Amino acid sequence: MPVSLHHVSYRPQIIRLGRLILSAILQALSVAGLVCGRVNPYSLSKHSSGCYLMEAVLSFTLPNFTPGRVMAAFLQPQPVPGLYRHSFRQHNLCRRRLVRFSSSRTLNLNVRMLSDTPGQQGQGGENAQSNQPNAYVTPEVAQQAMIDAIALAGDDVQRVAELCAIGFVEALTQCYKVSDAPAVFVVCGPGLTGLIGVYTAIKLKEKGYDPAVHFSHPSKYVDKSSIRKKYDIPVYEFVPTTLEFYFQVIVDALLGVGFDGGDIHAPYWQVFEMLISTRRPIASIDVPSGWDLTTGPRPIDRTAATFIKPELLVSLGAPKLCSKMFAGAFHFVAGLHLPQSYFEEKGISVPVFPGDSHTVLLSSSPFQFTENGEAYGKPGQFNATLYTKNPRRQWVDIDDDMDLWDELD
Ligand SMILES: NC(=O)C1=CN([C@@H]2O[C@H](COP(=O)(O)OP(=O)(O)OC[C@H]3O[C@@H](n4cnc5c(N)ncnc54)[C@H](O)[C@@H]3O)[C@@H](O)[C@H]2O)[C@H](O)CC1
Repeated sequence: MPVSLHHVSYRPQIIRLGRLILSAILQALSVAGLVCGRVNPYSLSKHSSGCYLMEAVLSFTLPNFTPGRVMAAFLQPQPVPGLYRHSFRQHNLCRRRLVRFSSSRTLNLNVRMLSDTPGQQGQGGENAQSNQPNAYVTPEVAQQAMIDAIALAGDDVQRVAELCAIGFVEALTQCYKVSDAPAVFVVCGPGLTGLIGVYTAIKLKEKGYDPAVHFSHPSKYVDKSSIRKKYDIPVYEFVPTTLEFYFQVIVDALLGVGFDGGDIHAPYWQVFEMLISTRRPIASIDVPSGWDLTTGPRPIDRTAATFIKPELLVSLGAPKLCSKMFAGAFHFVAGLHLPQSYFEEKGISVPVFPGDSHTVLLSSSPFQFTENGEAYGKPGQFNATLYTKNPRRQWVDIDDDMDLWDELD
């Protein structure tokens, strides 16, 4: 594609900006005592999306790492071309590993950055980059789609839940590698979403993860003893106080399109409170629990910040209207296993999954460092996601904490 004069005139600015950003990253890492290094020459090319693709090599001398772990950092699959706009994900993955490495070596880190061409919007929230301009569905359409998917599967609710879980797990495993985040706590609700959560745990177990499921209330779909016996997956009926020590990711499979939009009922208070306040990343199935399907977090919850802020959202079939409010890191769509024409006939364009995939990345947001961790989304957005690598640590008086005794038992 020929590069227009208009773009050429901005190249030096982009180069300067890129160098500045890379140097700032390096400086931040050096200050943090993680690395010392330098920015090597880089190349700049025009990407098919119209953005500039900058490639650079950062040479790091790491205080601690093992070559095996560094290799693992580089073996991440590339995100979908053209949607990979936040650019620092690879770097982010590596950065997350740095603290664990344990001997002194040099690491060359390839950083790929897509810089916006002048005048383009950023990402996140309502401005999230999306390859589907007309992809949001109303609650009515979403509920009908679920009914139709179940009918198409011969009224086999279990089969539909399993198929949905396949797509969800495909998305989750792209974002949280088993080497990084093996222990996954799956919070299951009373309905179909909870059942998808159970199949998620089963599929994760098959992939080498170490999942556990939680039920605040019995589910009509699920035989808890078979989850334990057949699949060797622990089932919790309480929220462990030590959750953040033992689990790296939390799956929110509590409420989906069947949520009535009101206050959360009593049996789910404790787990809902945990989902609101946890510093572990949350991956929501279809709809972040407690979000109004159309408007997202209720005004009262926005004011009090009592709403779930997932880092990963996987919409089933098509994104619901409320997902316009999503400002987490990754938004995927996974298959509801309806014919391609299903949504198109309703005037809704849905993505085509590449190859044999059951999911596709719709949008992703840049992250920035904050003193607490990493905030996703644009500054000033009301629901930027917070992800903190280190869980909060607190002393627990075991005499006062019966849950802890339960766990020790
Ligand atoms: N579940 C079925 O047997 C069928 C569902 N069909 C369609 O699928 C959607 C979704 O089903 P549902 O099981 O309702 O989905 P959820 O996972 O979202 O379950 C919600 C679950 O939570 C309860 N609930 C609702 N509001 C609250 C609240 N404020 N606090 C706590 N709990 C809440 C609700 O009672 C559910 O149990 C559904 O819309 C149907 O379109 C098909 O019809 C086939 C059968």
